[in-house]
Amino acid sequence: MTDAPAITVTGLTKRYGGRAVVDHFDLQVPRGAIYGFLGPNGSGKTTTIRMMCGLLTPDAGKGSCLGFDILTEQARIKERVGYMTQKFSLYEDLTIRENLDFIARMFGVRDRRNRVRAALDDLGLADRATQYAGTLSGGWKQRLALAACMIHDPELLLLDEPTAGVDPKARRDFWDEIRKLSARGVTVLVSTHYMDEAIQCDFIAYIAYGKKLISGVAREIPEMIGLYTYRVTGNDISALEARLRQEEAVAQVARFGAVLHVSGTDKAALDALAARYGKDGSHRWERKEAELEEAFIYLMGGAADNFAGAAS
Ligand SMILES: Nc1ncnc2c1ncn2[C@@H]1O[C@H](COP(=O)(O)OP(=O)(O)OP(=O)(O)O)[C@@H](O)[C@H]1O
Repeated sequence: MTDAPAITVTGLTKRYGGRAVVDHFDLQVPRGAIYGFLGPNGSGKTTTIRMMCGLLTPDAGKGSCLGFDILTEQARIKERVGYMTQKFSLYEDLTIRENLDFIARMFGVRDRRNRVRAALDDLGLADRATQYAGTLSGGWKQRLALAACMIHDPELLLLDEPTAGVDPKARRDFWDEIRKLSARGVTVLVSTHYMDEAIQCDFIAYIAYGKKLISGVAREIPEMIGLYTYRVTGNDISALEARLRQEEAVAQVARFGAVLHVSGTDKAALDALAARYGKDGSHRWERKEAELEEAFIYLMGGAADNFAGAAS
């Protein structure tokens, strides 16, 4: 990542039918960063991302993307953006190579033949170049979609829930590719509901009801929320889980197999609870650092009001 931000926006606002679906949104995205946009359905993630990249004109606000004004230089930005939507939108009755060649033509890519060959090699698609896109598995289709949106060598990549419906191995492989692109300086904006996508991001912005509630370095988000966590193991964990959910000091209980991660925002109250529950020795209570996983579940659980003051 370099010092000059890839994107800086302030006060971005969009209204539909008199309702602000994005309300005074500010953000800076470092170049080469993977920036995740999280939030409930309809919270305004896609609308925000599209405005940040000059794909949609805001009703208010301003900003720059890749050095261009998002209000007056949208065409210049668009040339430099690759957009991977959730829906596979390539031609199923063309081969992988034909699809890439077609997209390269559309973008007027110079030295098209070599560029297509490089794209096939980069994403491990060369062996399947003559296979029809319609016969590919979900993971390979997604790889092809990524190759297609990178064919014109964009500086900015937009991903809309990129690994929805793809198996875990393919998801990991996909994220390896995204990391490589980021290391090469490509900035990546990802809109997602999925924890395993969120934890791949360097930075996170959480949006609800059109407002940004929190944003920052992903690993610092738990601390920004002020989340404290205990790891609990022992007998009859299901019964304990049910009891803990009734406790006021407990904001969240997340179960990972036979282990509970018990989190709260009031450290003293949670410590007291842990001491009380740990006294009879039937469960082991250990303090653990709250991780993005807990924070993500907490955020998605709609516990927004408790940390609204921490928004940056
Ligand atoms: N062109 C449009 N006309 C009218 N309303 C729209 C339009 N685009 C989006 N909206 C509304 O704006 C709100 C925000 O939508 P947006 O797609 O940005 O949310 P999102 O967080 O990306 O949702 P999801 O996670 O479901 O994709 C929603 O209520 C949506 O219905």
